[in-house]
Amino acid sequence: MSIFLKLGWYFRREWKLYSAGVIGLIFTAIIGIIPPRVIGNVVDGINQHRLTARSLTIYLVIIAAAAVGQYLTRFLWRNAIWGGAAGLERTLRERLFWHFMKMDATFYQKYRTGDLMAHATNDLTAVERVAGGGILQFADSIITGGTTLIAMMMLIDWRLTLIAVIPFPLLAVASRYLGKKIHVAFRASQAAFSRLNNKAQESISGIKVIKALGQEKADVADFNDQIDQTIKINRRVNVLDSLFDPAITLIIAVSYAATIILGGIYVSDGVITIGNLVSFITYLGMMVWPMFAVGMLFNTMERGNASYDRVMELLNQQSAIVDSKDGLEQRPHGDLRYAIKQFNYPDDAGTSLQDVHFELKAGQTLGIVGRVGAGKSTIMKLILREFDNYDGQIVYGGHDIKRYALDSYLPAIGYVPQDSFLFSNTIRENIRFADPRVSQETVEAVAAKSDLSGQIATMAEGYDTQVGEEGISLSGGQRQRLAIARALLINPELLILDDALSAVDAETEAQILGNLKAERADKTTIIAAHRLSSVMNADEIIVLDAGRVVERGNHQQLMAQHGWYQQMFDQQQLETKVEGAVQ
Ligand SMILES: Nc1ncnc2c1ncn2[C@@H]1O[C@H](COP(=O)(O)OP(=O)(O)OP(=O)(O)O)[C@@H](O)[C@H]1O
Repeated sequence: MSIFLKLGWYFRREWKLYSAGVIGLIFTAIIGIIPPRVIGNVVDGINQHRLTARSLTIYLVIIAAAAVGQYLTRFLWRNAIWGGAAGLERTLRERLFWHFMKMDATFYQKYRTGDLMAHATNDLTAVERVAGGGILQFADSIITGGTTLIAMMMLIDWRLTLIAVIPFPLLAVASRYLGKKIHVAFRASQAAFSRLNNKAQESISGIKVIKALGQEKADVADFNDQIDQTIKINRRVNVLDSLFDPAITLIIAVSYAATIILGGIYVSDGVITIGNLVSFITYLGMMVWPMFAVGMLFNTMERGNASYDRVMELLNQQSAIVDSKDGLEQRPHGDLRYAIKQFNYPDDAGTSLQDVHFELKAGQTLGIVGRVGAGKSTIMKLILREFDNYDGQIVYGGHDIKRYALDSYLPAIGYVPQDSFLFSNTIRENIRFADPRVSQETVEAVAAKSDLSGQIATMAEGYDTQVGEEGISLSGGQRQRLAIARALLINPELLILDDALSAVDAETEAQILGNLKAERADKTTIIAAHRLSSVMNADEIIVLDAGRVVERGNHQQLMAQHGWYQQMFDQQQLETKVEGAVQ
């Protein structure tokens, strides 16, 4: 029953809908009492040779009217209860999706995509069943079952009713015992489904890597293993499910036997008529469905309960990034002062950034270089407010970045990672993703700045070319340029290129950087790169090693320091010359 309490907030909110549903069910049950009673009267009429054509017509009209009445009341409750269930599913889905949107990077590190998808599909469906089928089973077992029992007692004989219901408490015992077991088993089964979903999602996303490394067989074996485990766990739920129905059939069979024995004695003793016994047996038949409903109710409730707890566990996860209610609702603009004493990733003992300081005037460009894993992207992640748990301060436009409302702060930043995600849509819609209302001219202007126009012109469908999962595959360099165009569309105060030019050739890179310099005179840019030519024109360049700044200055100053930067620059220049000579 606890799931009904847990969903109390929803039933209270939708009380009108559910009241209409319950009223519909009550009337359906009351009308349902009429036909068996009428049939009993007909049997008695035949038995006692007093059935006339007129009375038979009246009986038939009553039965037909009852059928029409039940049609209407059934429509009423079905519409109300299924509508309520769909509303709950919608409410929870919206809440969950919005929650996903608000969650921070740590959450996405902890929960895998397949797992989150399983929560958003299977678990929500199980909860929705409580508000639909569950409510119906609950109301049906009580209303239809209760009304029929009352009819049996009042209209036929209370002693016969008592004998018929003696085996019923066994059902409650069985339901309680099996219900608990189903709760545990179903939770395990949903967790197994999450793992399977995750495995499928990872394998499909990583199919190129799997094939390139010839791991198809190993991956299929791994997948089969997961299927076997999931089926094994699901079989336990099925076994528990299967124990319910035969138990109900057994209980009903005992009831029938007791009724026929005692009912037969009562008829021969003249306590009740044969018509009464026929009505009673028809009523007993009407108890079969409410009894099954009780069994199904426990099942639905335990499944819904297990799934609701899983969904709530997700919804109760708090994002470490707090969007202050009275946050500054203004676009940051001006100088950027970055002063981080220390930063560690959550659940990671190692220090990722240590004493990283820099100051950028509006319109300046910072270059960040260093070995793989030196901490370049980590610097950007803190500016992007993916993590707030650092020792230090980042001030942008005179305010600590934590003071800004996220909705005002983040849209001022254009972030382009090395590998951007493209949506299954046209090139045009991917470029104007941040603002689908902008004109074709604006889209073309940013495509020109990111040196993508020429490439689009060669495509048969131009800006209408579909990309992403349902369209063509763009090359790494084209993807990067599209992502830069997408970021430029919002004319960001701060543009962050995180190794975002790694897949374009040096000439295109120079062209794009030249465009950016010309177009973004008063806007700030941060470029992290492995190719030092990307940053050589920056106002300041910092060289990172193991999360610390080990060299800093502009290109000339760094070359004069004869450190890592100078060695790396000379090496890369030599490589470029050799490549040029080979070509
Ligand atoms: N989410 C994370 N959780 C824990 N550690 C992380 C996380 N992301 C990065 N790290 C670690 O932080 C360090 C710096 O990583 P970062 O991605 O900032 O390096 P990078 O200089 O950008 O590397 P690359 O040149 O390969 O892009 C690495 O040791 C990395 O393993």
